[in-house]
Amino acid sequence: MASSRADLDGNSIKPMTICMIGAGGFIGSHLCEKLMAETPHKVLAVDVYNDKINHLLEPSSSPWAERIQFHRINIKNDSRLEGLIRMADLTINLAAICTPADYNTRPLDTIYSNFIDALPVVKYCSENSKRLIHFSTCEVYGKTVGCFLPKDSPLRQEPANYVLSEDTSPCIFGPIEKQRWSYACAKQLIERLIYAEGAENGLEFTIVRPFNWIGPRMDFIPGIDGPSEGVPRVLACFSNNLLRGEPLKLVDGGESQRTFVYIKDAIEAVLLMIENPARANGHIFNVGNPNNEVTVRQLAEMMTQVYTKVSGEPALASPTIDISSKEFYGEGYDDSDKRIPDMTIINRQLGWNPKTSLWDLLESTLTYQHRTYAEAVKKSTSVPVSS
Ligand SMILES: NC(=O)c1ccc[n+]([C@@H]2O[C@H](COP(=O)([O-])OP(=O)(O)OC[C@H]3O[C@@H](n4cnc5c(N)ncnc54)[C@H](O)[C@@H]3O)[C@@H](O)[C@H]2O)c1
Ligand SMILES: O=c1ccn([C@@H]2O[C@H](COP(=O)(O)OP(=O)(O)O[C@H]3OC[C@@H](O)[C@H](O)[C@H]3O)[C@@H](O)[C@H]2O)c(=O)[nH]1
Repeated sequence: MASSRADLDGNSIKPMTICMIGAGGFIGSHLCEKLMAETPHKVLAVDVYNDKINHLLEPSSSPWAERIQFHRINIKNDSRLEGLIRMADLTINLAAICTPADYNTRPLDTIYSNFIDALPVVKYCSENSKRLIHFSTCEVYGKTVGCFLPKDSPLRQEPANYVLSEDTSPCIFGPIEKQRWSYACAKQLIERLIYAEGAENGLEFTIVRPFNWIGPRMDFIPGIDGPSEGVPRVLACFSNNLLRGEPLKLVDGGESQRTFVYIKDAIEAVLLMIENPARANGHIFNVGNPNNEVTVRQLAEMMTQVYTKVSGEPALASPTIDISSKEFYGEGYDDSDKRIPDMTIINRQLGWNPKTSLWDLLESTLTYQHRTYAEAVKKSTSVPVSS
């Protein structure tokens, strides 16, 4: 299939085998879908779960049955990992604990998952001269320089004080007791290690810094396909509130700003990295949508409007409620104030630009959430009638 496709320099793309670690997660499931539907590449899909890619694994009569293989492996302790990396041309590492509710409450698991568990992957790629695409995060930038300036300072308006650039922005984290930064710090150290493997041992690598990719299959709805007490990322938290007809909870007033990019746009960028190694190797790429910036409060308001449209359910009279970060996340939470990605490098190297507006991506995502979960939520909340 599609074997006559060409890369950005006009060379034909040879089919490759990709070892994808964390393939059963949100991003992995979309990347597997894209690779199966539009490319001739093979995927060795490694994860502890496969619910989000089951539709690709079954039935065995599907057109791509020969091109995707699931390996239920915990990379913490499985000697089969090196063999899979050796069989592949390229390894993509997505495996991580990456939900903020875990960073301050399970800091050890967070650091082990994002740093220690990634070490063997880097080592096997380096020792076997295999290319690596590693998923880092926009959180490595931490806070912006601008947030330390007085609220009325004109310097806050200077892009250098808030736009996050791969080659020039500093990484600014809070103190150690703010354990929120355990994740960002572990991701930063693994980036530095990969970069050093490139510099000293010639590892061919690409580092991806996703800026709040969102869309269908992100995380879980508590009490439906995840633990009732679990706290997923904001898209799933707000979806859960909307499905249950509860007010959306704004942490510390919902003043933090984020830029959201549609998962399907972002996956296009990853495919360009996969198929254009000469342009992607040795680079760190921001992948986000600078045009989709909102405060969390604005996100809550827009999601409420969109959900009313797609579900036909009326909005609540008071659709949001404020909550302190201590009450919501516990001790040691802290936040990134603002996240605008500089798009210069990805634009220059891969010619990639995001396309989907925030309204449009929320419309397709909330249509999916409503279709997938509304019935189950209704059943779970209906009180049984006693005879
Ligand atoms: N979604 C985003 O917006 C975003 C933003 C920044 C960074 N990232 C990074 O992208 C990557 C993927 O994120 P996602 O949103 O798909 O998260 P996800 O939690 O949906 O996916 C991660 C997957 O890794 C698997 N995994 C974790 N530990 C494992 C282990 N020891 N062995 C095998 N599998 C393991 C999990 O089971 C899960 O399926 C992560 O590294 C994350 O830090 C994502
Ligand atoms: O119910 C909620 C959930 C979250 N929030 C707020 O919404 C904002 C976004 O929260 P998310 O859960 O999406 O997580 P963050 O954007 O802070 O971090 C994410 O960014 C990049 C990735 O590495 C990770 O996926 C994650 O760390 C935060 O300010 C958070 O405090 C709410 O106000 N209410």
